[in-house]
Amino acid sequence: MMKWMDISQPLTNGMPGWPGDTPFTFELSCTKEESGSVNVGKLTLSTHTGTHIDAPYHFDNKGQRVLQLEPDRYVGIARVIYLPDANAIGPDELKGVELKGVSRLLIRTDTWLDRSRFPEKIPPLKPEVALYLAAQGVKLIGLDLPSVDPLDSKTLLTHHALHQEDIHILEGVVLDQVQPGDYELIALPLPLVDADGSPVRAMLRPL
Ligand SMILES: Nc1ccccc1C(=O)C[C@H](N)C(=O)O
Ligand SMILES: [Zn+2]
Ligand SMILES: [Zn+2]
Repeated sequence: MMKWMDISQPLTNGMPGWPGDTPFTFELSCTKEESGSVNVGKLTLSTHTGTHIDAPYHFDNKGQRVLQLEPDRYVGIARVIYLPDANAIGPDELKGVELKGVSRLLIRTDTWLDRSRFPEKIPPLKPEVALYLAAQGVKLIGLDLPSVDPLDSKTLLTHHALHQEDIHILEGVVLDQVQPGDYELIALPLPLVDADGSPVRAMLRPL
């Protein structure tokens, strides 16, 4: 049996987050010495910390919240493809890639390799890619980047275009060690009732 590979960013104090958003912290609110029995941790974090999914509510007030998302979308067969040289990823950049029947697609760009810092520039997905991916049957798109849109985007055109085509978003996966190919994916959100996004533990196992 092949081993599961962790493609999640480790969650640790000082890790980079979206500029201006709540930084990740873990500390003990109560130590074993204080309680006489146990250490108890306390987390502060943004819903977009590290490897995470966006619920449609993130960019659409009428959109689904995290607990309303179907778990099946985040578990199952996924294809990893490698696109290292694109300035932006659209249908043209995907022309040479076989995507027929792919419902979960992970794109390794290798453009965010120093994960101790938030990137200054990323290759965004072009909004036109949404229709193209939907035509191939894609239901989940994942990237090794903190956003599918340009980092300074206010309109989030690609987030909206993907939502329009019923394609959900997984951001910040770590694919540097992952060869292109087909895998089993697990990237389940936490059961957050009202949230707009959730960190996930994303894992891949070669088929
Ligand atoms: N955390 C934020 C705080 C403020 C403004 C944007 C973000 C984002 O996370 C946007 C990004 N496009 C995202 O979907 O993850
Ligand atoms: Zn996000
Ligand atoms: Zn996003």
